[in-house]
Amino acid sequence: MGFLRSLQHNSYVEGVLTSLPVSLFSALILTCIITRIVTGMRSTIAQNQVDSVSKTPNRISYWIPWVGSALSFARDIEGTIRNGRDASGDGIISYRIGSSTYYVVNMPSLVQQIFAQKSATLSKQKVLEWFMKTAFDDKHATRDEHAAFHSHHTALNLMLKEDFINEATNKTARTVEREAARLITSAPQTTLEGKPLEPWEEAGKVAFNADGTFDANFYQLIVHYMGQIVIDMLWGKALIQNYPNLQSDMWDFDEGVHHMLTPLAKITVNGRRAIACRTRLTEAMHAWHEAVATTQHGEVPAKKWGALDDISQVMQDRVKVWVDSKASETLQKTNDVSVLWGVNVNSNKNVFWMLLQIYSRSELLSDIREEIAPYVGVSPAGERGPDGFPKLDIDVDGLCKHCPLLKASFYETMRINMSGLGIRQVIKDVALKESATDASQFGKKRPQSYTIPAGTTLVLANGTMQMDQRIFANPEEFMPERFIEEGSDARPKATMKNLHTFGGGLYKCKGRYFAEKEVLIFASSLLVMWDLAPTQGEEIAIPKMGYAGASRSPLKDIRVRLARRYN
Ligand code: HEM
Repeated sequence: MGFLRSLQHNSYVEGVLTSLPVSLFSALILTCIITRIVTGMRSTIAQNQVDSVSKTPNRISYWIPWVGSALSFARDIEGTIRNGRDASGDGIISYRIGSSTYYVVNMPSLVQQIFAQKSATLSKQKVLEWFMKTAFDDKHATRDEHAAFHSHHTALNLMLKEDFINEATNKTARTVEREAARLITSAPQTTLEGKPLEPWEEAGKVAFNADGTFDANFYQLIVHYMGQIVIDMLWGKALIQNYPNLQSDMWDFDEGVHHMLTPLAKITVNGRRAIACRTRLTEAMHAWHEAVATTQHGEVPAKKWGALDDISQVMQDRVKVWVDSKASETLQKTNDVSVLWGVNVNSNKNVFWMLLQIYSRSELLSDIREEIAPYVGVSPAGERGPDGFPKLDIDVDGLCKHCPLLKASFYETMRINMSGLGIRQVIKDVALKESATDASQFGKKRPQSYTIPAGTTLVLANGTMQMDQRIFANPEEFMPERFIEEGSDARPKATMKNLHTFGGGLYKCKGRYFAEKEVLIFASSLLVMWDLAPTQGEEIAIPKMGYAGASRSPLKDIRVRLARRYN
């Protein structure tokens, strides 16, 4: 009683009792402390279940009720997951955000099991609908026009078929044979007054030096250069001809797409610019669709579209699908923009990072040049391309089958550069079990299993796993050899092992077979045709990477000096 009485006469306690704001504030602090203690105890209890066969995933403790871990996620999603993972050491941990529970997966064997589930158990549908609404402003068309969306999605399966892979690969290789030397188009020592720059040179702010070398912003140069070739190949040349700003809109949209996923999109400069770009992109993709549909209907589109006879089969088929399924304009144009973006955003950025990683290591550069020499080289017949530059000969089959170091460098680039989160809605309870190998690698007494309840969300922390010392030793180092092993014919072979940068399951990247060949074609031909050096200093400094989420862009572009190896 003496203690309570002394509290009553304490001036602070009196103040609390008499002042409403102070009372509320004190109540809040008290609630947070209690929440932290309770969630901390619960986390410790879960953590101590080291001997049990099945385990309740450790829910990472938090301070603010209901808000849960939302603020830490908003501040630094990768760092938050990394800290939770390290604190628990388990294959799965969980987070509370608002009224939802998120189960974050950190172990390779669990990832395999998740990819193997049917969509009736784990679904990406709702996430996709949210993404199409938030990033592409589809006004819920993906959700509401289920049948038409499904037809379009099925049409994309053509990308997995031999016909598409061969058509796309051959067209790309034949174009790159001519165009590798045209990454920068001036002939050496010529004055370029009056000669218009190519769009990719314009984007890369190419400057011509007196000694015949060129300075350029490498990121912009590479992504636009590849985009021109691949967009022309898939959608036909008339698309960019009629919408010359298509690529700058697409890359500016890409810079701002993160902002769109937050309420800040309409306020930030990047967000507002991305919204304007998105509007122009959807207009372009709708106009293109209308022109192609008109041709397919046997009529003649506006003259500016020309014959439209150079469009890939897969894009032709998608136009038919939109028309046959009576898709709304909004569904068609927003999904077409998403495909345009998806085709470019990962391959092109990976080639940029891969080239920088290789060029900045002289030993690796010469090893790769030696490895690819039998398959990519200047035309032995001395053929020349349109501007009189030497043409290349590319043997795609040999390049893809017999160049493990090049291929492993691509995988290693994706491991370091890509950081997407795979998100699945849990429709039915699902049981997942750690493998014995993973459990021992994570220092656990025994492999444990987890039951993830329906109504929650599973998150594959790809970026965090790719930088986990236990899964990839010395994760900060660029070590392509980690992906090379002995093949069945006793020759070295590159395999992706625990790298899942193409996703998995029903929604696994449909362009993956083409993408790998495409990246190897572009990277190898540029390595053969060009030397690269920094514009200042001795060494190429790899720029810092921007936002996490799929493939990252550099925080700041890098200016480099390019020199032709063949004239
Ligand atoms: C290095 C290059 C690439 C990487 C790393 C990559 C990665 C991905 C990833 C992670 C997804 C989502 C998968 C999921 O949700 O589980 C995806 C989807 C997709 N990608 Fe790629 N991609 C690349 C290049 C390409 C290319 C060149 C094309 C087309 C020519 C393409 C076409 C697609 C399509 C159509 C989808 C949607 C699949 C669906 O919704 O079912 N990708 N890609």
